Amino acid sequence: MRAGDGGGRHRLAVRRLAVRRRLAPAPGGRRGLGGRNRVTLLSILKGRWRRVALGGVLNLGAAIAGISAVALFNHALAAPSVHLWMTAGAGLALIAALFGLGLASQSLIIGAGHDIVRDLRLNLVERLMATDVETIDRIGGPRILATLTKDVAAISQAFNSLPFVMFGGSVLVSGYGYLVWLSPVYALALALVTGLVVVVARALGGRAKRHKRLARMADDRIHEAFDALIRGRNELRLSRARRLAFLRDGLRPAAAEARKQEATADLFGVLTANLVNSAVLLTILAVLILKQGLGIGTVEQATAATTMVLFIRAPLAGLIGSLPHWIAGNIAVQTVGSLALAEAGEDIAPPRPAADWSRLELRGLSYHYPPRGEDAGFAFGPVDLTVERGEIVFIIGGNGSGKSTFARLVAGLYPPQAGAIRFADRAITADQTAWYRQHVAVILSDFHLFAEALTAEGLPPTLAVANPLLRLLALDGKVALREGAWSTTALSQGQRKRLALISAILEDKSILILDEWAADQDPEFRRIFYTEIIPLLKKQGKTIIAITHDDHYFSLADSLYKMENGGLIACENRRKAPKVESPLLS
Ligand SMILES: Nc1ncnc2c1ncn2[C@@H]1O[C@H](COP(=O)(O)OP(=O)(O)OP(=O)(O)O)[C@@H](O)[C@H]1O
Repeated sequence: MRAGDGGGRHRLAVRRLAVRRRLAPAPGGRRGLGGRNRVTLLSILKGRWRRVALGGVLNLGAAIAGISAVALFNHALAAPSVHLWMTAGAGLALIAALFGLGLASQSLIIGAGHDIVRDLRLNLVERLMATDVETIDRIGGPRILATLTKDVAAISQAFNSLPFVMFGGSVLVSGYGYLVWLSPVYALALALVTGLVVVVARALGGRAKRHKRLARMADDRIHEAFDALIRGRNELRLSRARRLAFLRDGLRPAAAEARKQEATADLFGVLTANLVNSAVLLTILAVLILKQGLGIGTVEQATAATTMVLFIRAPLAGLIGSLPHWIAGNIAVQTVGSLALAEAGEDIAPPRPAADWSRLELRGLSYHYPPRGEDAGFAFGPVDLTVERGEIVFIIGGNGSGKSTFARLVAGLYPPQAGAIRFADRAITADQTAWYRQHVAVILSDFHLFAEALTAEGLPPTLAVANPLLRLLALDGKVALREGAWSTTALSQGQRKRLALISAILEDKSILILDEWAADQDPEFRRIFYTEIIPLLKKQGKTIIAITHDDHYFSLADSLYKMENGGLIACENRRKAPKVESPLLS
């Protein structure tokens, strides 16, 4: 029965929710990304610092070999008395070192990058599986899919560009070293031009980042449209007006926005790349002015500096060309962080103890959906309910009265914002929910049918167990168990629900929650369900909480409750139970 002052407790629940929101960590705070514990591509790299550091050292070796080769050739050209064959031998050795060390370092760094992306993919999936259903529902499928595809691809691309970034950096550093040795004044000229390029590139990079972020937001809208495209395929096929509206109001504006923002961001990237090309020539011009105008340095030094700057150009362009990938990768990392998923590694199932419980109690259970615009959000509860072990409870109620919300709360899928579940004489606190869920099977209206059949132990069931269930649910001849998986899940909605019920029974949990399970069954099978299957499950000791509209069978329930505007009211079950005479029960 609904507890006393529902309005007062409800207000309390809403206040608690508001406080919880204020205290909630900023996106990415405790759970990883953004905020103070900002995770960037570089901080991810730190996790593999040994390999990356070794790659960096080899890279620097390759760069030094390259610069040394250029210096050697410069020197040989300026001093014809040098022994040609010795110079050629040393030059070949340096080229071989450039090639070998470059290859070794790049394969190390590329390997580390791919490992990171593989781990990131698995980690994301593990985190999604560890995250509350409530959070997943709030984020929504399209945003999650966008992260699993777009963000992971962006991070992957950023790490793929890492060898270019590192080689560019190494060549730049060793090039400076050579120029400082050759002529500190020329090195200063290069440093000034590089400094200018860095300042301008940073400013352009900041602008590019802003536009990349806006483009990423448009990507979420595009994925929402993709989701509607697949889910609404029937409606779209049947209505030209809907197709036109879908393109006009949904996909086209989002695609146009993404195109605009991406193009602007890329423009800044191209600007930066061109700036580098011009800066290289600018440095050579500076060397020319220093030599011819101010008489600083010799012709050999000026020529060597020019050759060096030209040698640096290509790796530097590679480095600058990687900047857009690096920016997009960092935005992707931050987007993943903003989802505030739970940390992975908490999915260690506590062993399911012997099911020695006698009572399931709900005490003041309350939940409030977040307000959206004008809608204050639906308030469920506070609800009190006691269910004895083996009891059959029917819940009735109008559309939108809160029945499915009730099912999600009792199943432990949504955390109550006030009140608690008591089960097996203990209050189910947040850290006990995983244990509690091991006792509950639920079939909701948006259930998913996995092809793999699993028993309570997580093993494939034997045919001796599966076949009688297929017969009981009248699926024999339609579905078979083959190598631990159902031969097909391409079934009618009613048949899919029957197979989902078999899967739930195989899990052998003591509480079974069914959300309008019988609604898709034909009248004959509905009769079988209420008069044979439910009594059979009760005989096996299952507790059944069924949401139903089948008033013809209400009398089969041990207790009947009505959900009304988020509250639960006990109903008198006056009807005489139809006699159950099932051969299954004998
Ligand atoms: N994901 C959600 N976000 C916000 N509000 C929601 C969400 N799901 C349901 N609601 C709100 O909660 C109310 C109760 O929904 P619920 O699905 O529990 O009703 P129900 O009794 O199962 O309805 P039906 O018989 O139509 O399935 C609805 O009126 C709806 O406004």
